[in-house]
Amino acid sequence: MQGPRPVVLSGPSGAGKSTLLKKLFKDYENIFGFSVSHTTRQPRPGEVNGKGEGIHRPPMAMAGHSDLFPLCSVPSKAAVQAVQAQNQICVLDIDIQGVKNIKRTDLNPIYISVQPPSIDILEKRLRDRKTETEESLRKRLTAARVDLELSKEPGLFDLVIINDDLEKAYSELKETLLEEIKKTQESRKS
Ligand SMILES: Nc1ncnc2c1ncn2[C@@H]1O[C@H](COP(=O)(O)OP(=O)(O)OP(=O)(O)O)[C@@H](O)[C@H]1O
Repeated sequence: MQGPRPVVLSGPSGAGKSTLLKKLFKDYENIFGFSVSHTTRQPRPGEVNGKGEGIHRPPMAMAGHSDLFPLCSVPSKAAVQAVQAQNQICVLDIDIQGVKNIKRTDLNPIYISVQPPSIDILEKRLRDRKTETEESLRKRLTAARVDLELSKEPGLFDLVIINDDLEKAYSELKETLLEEIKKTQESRKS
């Protein structure tokens, strides 16, 4: 396997994945890459436009909203490897079904689940984000309950981050990725 280990970031809509990634990308410019598969636009510089074969998630989950990831990234293995070949840590923002699909590959990512402190807090954050209708909110909360339940499976994730205090959650994320980040930085020097 060539290049840095990919990172899987999973968790209910509104748990704070985009918020955490935004901070990470700001602190470590150019270290991370995306593998975009289902796209309605041209890839941005640095993005790899994958074919989307092999690793899929159910259509409902694809309705995920995100400002940072307007398009879901459910890449093919080849697309992930293309990011690795650029010596970037490939970030996969996928739901739990996607996690299970990735587990069947030999991509060997670091699996991280981002979770809200409670469903009530999740609801408040989604309401405050002002991106949801009552119906989409209800769907997301139902999906979140299922997601949180399935996430309890032992060994599914290397790290579960409870995103209560954002700075604390971010430190946990950073700490877990630091070794891979350092390796990537070092390998670029040589
Ligand atoms: N620790 C936190 N404390 C308070 N608010 C937070 C925290 N983390 C994130 N938020 C807010 O919660 C909302 C949801 O976060 P975010 O959009 O990052 O979630 P997400 O997991 O990326 O969701 P989606 O999968 O729908 O894109 C945002 O408005 C964000 O500013």
